[in-house]
Amino acid sequence: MASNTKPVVSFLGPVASYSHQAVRQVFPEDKWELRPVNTIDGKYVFDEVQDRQVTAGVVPFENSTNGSVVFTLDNLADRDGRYKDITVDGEIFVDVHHCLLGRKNPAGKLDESHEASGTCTPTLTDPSPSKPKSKPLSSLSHIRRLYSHPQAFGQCNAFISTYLKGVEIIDVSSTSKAAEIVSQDETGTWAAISNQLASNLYGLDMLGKNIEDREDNTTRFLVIGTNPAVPDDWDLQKLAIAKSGSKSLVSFTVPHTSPGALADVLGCFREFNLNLTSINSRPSLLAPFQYIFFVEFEGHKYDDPDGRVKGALEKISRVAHNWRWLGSWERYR
Ligand SMILES: O=C(O)C(=O)C[C@]1(C(=O)O)C=C[C@@H](O)C=C1
Repeated sequence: MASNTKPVVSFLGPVASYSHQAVRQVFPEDKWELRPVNTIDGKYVFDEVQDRQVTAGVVPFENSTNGSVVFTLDNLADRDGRYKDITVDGEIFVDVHHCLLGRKNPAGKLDESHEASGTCTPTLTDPSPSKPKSKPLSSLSHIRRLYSHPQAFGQCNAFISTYLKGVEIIDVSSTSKAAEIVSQDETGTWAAISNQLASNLYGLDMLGKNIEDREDNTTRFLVIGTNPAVPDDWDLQKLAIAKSGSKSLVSFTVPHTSPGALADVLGCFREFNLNLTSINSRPSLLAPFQYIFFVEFEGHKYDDPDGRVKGALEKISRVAHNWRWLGSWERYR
C-alpha cells in the first residue's frame, strides 16, 4: 500500500486522459488518491495493482465504435502468471467526445468549399466513405502531424479522412499524452485528438469538437484490484444508475484438436441458463492459431442464490484446458 493514508487508484496518464475521467466518475478525491501512470501498453497499472502498490486500477476494456482494447485483454490473459492475483471488480462507462487540439493557423482561412461538402473522396477500398458528423472550427491546412492513442484514431475515421488527409499519424500512449506533446510543439503544425479537459490543461486551441464518428461513442473501463483488498464501502457500489444484476468474466483455453471443444465450454453457460454478454479471444502464444477466450456473463460468483454460477464454473473446470475466474461485479447498464 502507498505511504499515503488514502487508498490509491491508478490509471493511464498523464492527467486528463479518458481513463482519468473514468476514475473521477467513481473515486472521490477526498477518499482516494488518484495516481496517473505513464505506460506504453497499460502494463504499469496492472503491475501496481498486482504488487499492492495501489488498491485499485482502472483500464479501458472496449469501445462501442472501435471494439476491444487488446492490451487490456493481453494483460488479463496473463500468459506468464505475472498478474495472478488480479480480479475485475467493477466497470465504468464514459461518453467519449473527442476534440482536435493544436494551434490555430494565424494565416489560415476556413476552406469553405471543402467545409461545405464535408465528404471524403471515395476510393477503391472505401467506395462510400462515411460523412464526418462535425466540421473543423478553424482552418486545418497547416496541420502536418496528428498525435493520439490508436483507439482514438479508430473512433474518428471520417473526420481524419475528410479533413486531415495526408497528415502524418503518430500513435502515442494516451490522448492526454498527445495533448502534452502538442503543447510543446514550436512549429504550430501538430495536432492531437484529445478532449476538452486536456485543451484547458495544456492551453491548446480547439480546432474541432465532437469529431468522433458516432454520437453514441462510449468506452467501458474495468476496475481491477486484488480482491478482497477493495474496501466494502467504495463508491462504485453507489454509482448504480440502473443496477440490473451482476456480471462475471472468465478466461480459458480449449484442447485445440478436439472438435466442439469451444462449444462444450459455451454449453456450460447454456446448461446453467447464464446469459453471455461478451466474447473475446487473443492468441495464446503457445502455438500459432491457438487462442485464449474471454467470456463475460450475467451472474455473480459470491451472490449466486440458485447456484447457477457455481454449477457452470465447476463444469467449465472439467471441460476447459486452463481456465480462470477473473471477477464478478455489479452491473450498471
Ligand atoms: O488515451 C486515453 O485517454 C485513454 O484513457 C485510453 C483510451 C483507450 O485505450 O481506449 C480510452 C478511451 C478512448 O476510447 C481512447 C483511448
